[in-house]
Amino acid sequence: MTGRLIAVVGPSGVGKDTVMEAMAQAEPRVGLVRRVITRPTTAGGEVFDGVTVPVFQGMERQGAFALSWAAHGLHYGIPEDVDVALGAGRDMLANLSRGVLIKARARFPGLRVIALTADPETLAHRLGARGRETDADIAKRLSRAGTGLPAGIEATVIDNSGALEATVRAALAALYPVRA
Ligand SMILES: Nc1ncnc2c1ncn2[C@@H]1O[C@H](COP(=O)(O)OP(=O)(O)O)[C@@H](O)[C@H]1O
Ligand SMILES: O=P(O)(O)OC[C@H]1O[C@H](OP(=O)(O)OP(=O)(O)O)[C@H](O)[C@@H]1O
Repeated sequence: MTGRLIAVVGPSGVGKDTVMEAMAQAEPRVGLVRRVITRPTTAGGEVFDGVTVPVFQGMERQGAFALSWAAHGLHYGIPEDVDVALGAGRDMLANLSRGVLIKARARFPGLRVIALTADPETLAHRLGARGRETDADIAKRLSRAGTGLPAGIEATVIDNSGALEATVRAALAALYPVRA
């Protein structure tokens, strides 16, 4: 059976990468999509391929991406070879922009969406503690936090203000319901 692309979305600092990583550790049916980002690889956080803007644009022209978008002054791409893992039956988790979900649904018809939320104080605290962005960048990221999901996109909404384990359990239960 073909695997599903599972988009994990939500405001910066909500815990997307942390939750995705923990889900993949807990559930062997789940793989992680490695994104291409125009960010130095020394920035830390998720495992991604860091490239320059000209390299990214060249890849885009050559059709290297199933999806690509820009946010936070960076370019992001989902490599088109995600189809190989999906074809092998793997469910693949990808950290996507909320703004790219309509395109994602067209490209990946079985798309599932997990939308993470957290209260504003928690977001601010987590972004500060992560230490990857400057204060100015954090302020900009927080200003996007209220962005909703595009109309017509169905999602499993999970509050990640509490324990990581609870979020992971809820997300996996939504993806892999246990049949009675
Ligand atoms: N449920 C949680 N409880 C406590 N800290 C969390 C939780 N989820 C994520 N974090 C922390 O919040 C910060 C931001 O998480 P991250 O995964 O980088 O978010 P995002 O990818 O959505 O920007 C990280 O320092 C991470 O360890
Ligand atoms: O349009 P939005 O839904 O607001 O999302 C904007 C961007 O934020 C996230 O990126 P990234 O993982 O680099 O940032 P984060 O780790 O701070 O969330 C997400 O993957 C998008 O690329």
